[in-house]
Amino acid sequence: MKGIEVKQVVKQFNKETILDGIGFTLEPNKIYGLLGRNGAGKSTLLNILVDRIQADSGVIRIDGEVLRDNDQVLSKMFLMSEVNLYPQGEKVKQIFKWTERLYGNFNMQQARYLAHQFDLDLEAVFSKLSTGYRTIMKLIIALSVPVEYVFLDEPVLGLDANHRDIFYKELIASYNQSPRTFVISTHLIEEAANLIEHVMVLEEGRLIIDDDTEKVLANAYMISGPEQEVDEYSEGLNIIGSDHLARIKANYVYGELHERPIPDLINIDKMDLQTLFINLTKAGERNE
Ligand SMILES: Nc1ncnc2c1ncn2[C@@H]1O[C@H](COP(=O)(O)OP(=O)(O)OP(=O)(O)O)[C@@H](O)[C@H]1O
Repeated sequence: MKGIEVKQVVKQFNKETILDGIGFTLEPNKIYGLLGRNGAGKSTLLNILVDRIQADSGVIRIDGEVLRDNDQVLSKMFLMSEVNLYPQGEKVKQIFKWTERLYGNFNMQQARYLAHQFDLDLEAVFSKLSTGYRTIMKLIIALSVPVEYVFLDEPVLGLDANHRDIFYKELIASYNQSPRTFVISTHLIEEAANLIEHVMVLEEGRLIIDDDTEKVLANAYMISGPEQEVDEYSEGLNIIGSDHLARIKANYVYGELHERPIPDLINIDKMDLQTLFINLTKAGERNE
């Protein structure tokens, strides 16, 4: 089977359970969004997927083969993350060459093109780059390595709005040119929402959403109007949060609506991914 299969992955740090029996599959050539509050375990999960951190239990298979200590499957994957693995004193162009030697292949033409798009100086020394440009260099490498599975952990960290825009466009262009699987962990949900075909939300050690974005959003509603009418109509629905604005109330609902007609004073709008995420993951805070 092509793709990544994750079964019952458990990870604890200092007796605290970070991943509590996580299971999901990643299909070939799809763009996934991995969402979760700070400390939810996104980086831990991505590091487990590339065997940089070992899970306490569970099984991960890449194209049908077990991941653990398997160099052959590891060469199909790349994790771009915060960690600076690159030789600090080297120039950008030397780091590109170093990556080419490491992977046996590298799309140097693509890397040079992207460096030009982002205005990254190939002669610059890595350690002297600004925070944003360090991220840019790592992104360029992630988009130019010849792998089937690319994991991007907070790929736009430190990037200004223009550079983020370039990144989103170039990611799509690169994906269209050479389809592969991407998993993007990000807090900038609104910006990334259009890229993400499939959304995974990590909360308290579990995946509370793992579905196609379109399907998820098709069930996400904001019901607004006078408080009493809104509450009456919302009864029996899966309310995940609410807001008040003067005498108007909005209930956020994730799930199916009633089949009966919508009362005159009630407005029903679709919720965007960020609003859905905020309301779904606020619940944990209330229970603390
Ligand atoms: N090496 C480690 N030793 C101990 N605890 C760790 C270690 N790595 C991560 N943790 C803890 O595991 C939890 C999850 O961390 P992780 O970095 O995976 O979260 P995240 O979802 O990526 O967060 P953020 O969005 O803030 O980057 C945190 O509570 C963190 O403190």
